[in-house]
Order: sequence, then structure tokens, then C-alpha cells
Amino acid sequence: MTDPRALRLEGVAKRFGDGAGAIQAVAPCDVAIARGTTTALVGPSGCGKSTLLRMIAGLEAPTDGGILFGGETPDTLRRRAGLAMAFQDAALLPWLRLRGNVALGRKLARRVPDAAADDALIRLVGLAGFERRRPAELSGGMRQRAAIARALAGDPDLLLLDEPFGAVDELTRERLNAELAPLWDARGTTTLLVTHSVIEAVRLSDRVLVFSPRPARVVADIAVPLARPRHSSAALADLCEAVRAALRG
Ligand SMILES: Nc1ncnc2c1ncn2[C@@H]1O[C@H](COP(=O)(O)OP(=O)(O)OP(=O)(O)O)[C@@H](O)[C@H]1O
Repeated sequence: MTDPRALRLEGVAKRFGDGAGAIQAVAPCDVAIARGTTTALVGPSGCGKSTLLRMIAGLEAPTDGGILFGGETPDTLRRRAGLAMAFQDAALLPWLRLRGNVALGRKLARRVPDAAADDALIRLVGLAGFERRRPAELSGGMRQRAAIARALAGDPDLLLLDEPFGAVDELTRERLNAELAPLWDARGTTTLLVTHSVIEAVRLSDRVLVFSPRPARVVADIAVPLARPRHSSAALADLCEAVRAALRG
């Protein structure tokens, strides 16, 4: 029996458009994801990963099937601010300073204002000193990190990250991986992470789902039973190779 608190995707599919021009982005997809775990979604570019994540976020309606997290639909979850997202195009409010954007994450989730905790999150994502900058005055990678701080400020039950470190240099990416993963682990957040980096997927996740070229369907479901923190090891390298083999098809 699946845990009723799990995230359950049952026959979830998405088609854009109708008739001859229709694009099947996601094939019917059945997945159960345990509460409090981190799952990476990897697959070829354009296969439908972001579409799947957007359906889980309630931003896109599935053409078929249903999604429940602990029995709640994405819409219900979103209305009570139980989920937070940090997507590729970090959508910060341009007129608010960094501190205001992070505080807004907490406010929208109807949490008690906590400037000290906001500052701690800003420090955690490596943006101390930039609190008074507006988004246009930050680099792309800094905006992505700001979006992660804002998402975490809401202390969500479900955290959806779409290429959150895509515009971040390799060293910063490694540091963020090492510092942020324990944070959402400790909070018991259920995290879904779309990434193109196989090593990032294996370092951060309890489980890696590998998707086929469009329409996305799960072609491999790889458990990552390694203790944290995960330094380079033969076991880690073997798991990366298993993910790469599944990607090659
Ligand atoms: N709103 C839309 N209308 C029509 N087609 C769409 C729409 N959104 C996505 N698609 C198409 O659905 C397919 C899957 O797109 P999606 O962004 O989910 O892929 P992805 O796996 O996240 O890609 P990437 O890894 O490159 O970000 C693509 O062919 C894309 O063109």
C-alpha cells in the first residue's frame, strides 16, 4: 500500500493542442513519491520534465490522470501555500529588494514575519551584503539563489525546483548542493528537482527518475541509498553511470 501522505501521480499525461499539430509532452505517468524525500527528474532536453513539474505545481492542468499530495490536489495545496517553487526564470518581483522578495515568500505562505530568519536564508544562499539590491541589480545565478531563499522562507511541505542551479557557476553549484540539501532534509520537505546534471541528481536525491525523450515516461527508477554528506566515492560514480546508461537508452 502506498503511504496516503505520499505524492501520487496516477495516469498523469499532457498534450498541448489538438489534431495533427498536437504535442504529447507527457505520456501517462504513474509515480508515488514518499513524503520527506528528495527526487531528481532527469531526461533529455524538451522531453517534458518541466511540464510535469508545472502540473504538480498546479500551474498546468493534466489532459488525463490526477495528482495528489497527502490527499490534496495541487490547487488546494497552492491555496494554502503548502508548496513552493523555484523555476528557471526566477520570477522575483522587480520593484522589491532582495530582502523584500524573501520576506514575501514567508508572507505569501502566511508565516509570521521573521527578518532574522530571512537574513539567515540570504546568508545561506551566499547573498549576504546584497539584501538591498533589486533583482535587476543581481546576476542570473544570484536571482536563482534568491528564488530558492524565497521558496524556503515559506517552509513548504512540497518544494519544486526546476534547474535551480542552471545559471550558477560550478563551484557555487557544489557549495549550494552541499549546504541546501541538509536544510530541506532536516525540515522534512518533499523535494522534486529537475536537473541536467547527473552528479547533482545523485548527490542531492534519494531517488532519480530518468525520463525518455518526449513524451516523457519513466524509463529508470534508481534509488540512491548513500549516506550524507556525499563525497566522491566508487558507489557514487557507479550510480552516476547507471543514470547515464538509462539516459543513453
Ligand atoms: N505551453 C505550451 N504549448 C505548447 N507546447 C509546449 C508548451 N509547453 C511546453 N511545450 C512543449 O512540450 C515539450 C516539453 O517541454 P518541457 O519544457 O516540459 O521539456 P523539458 O524536458 O523541461 O525541457 P528542458 O530540459 O529543455 O527544459 C516541448 O516540446 C515543448 O515545446
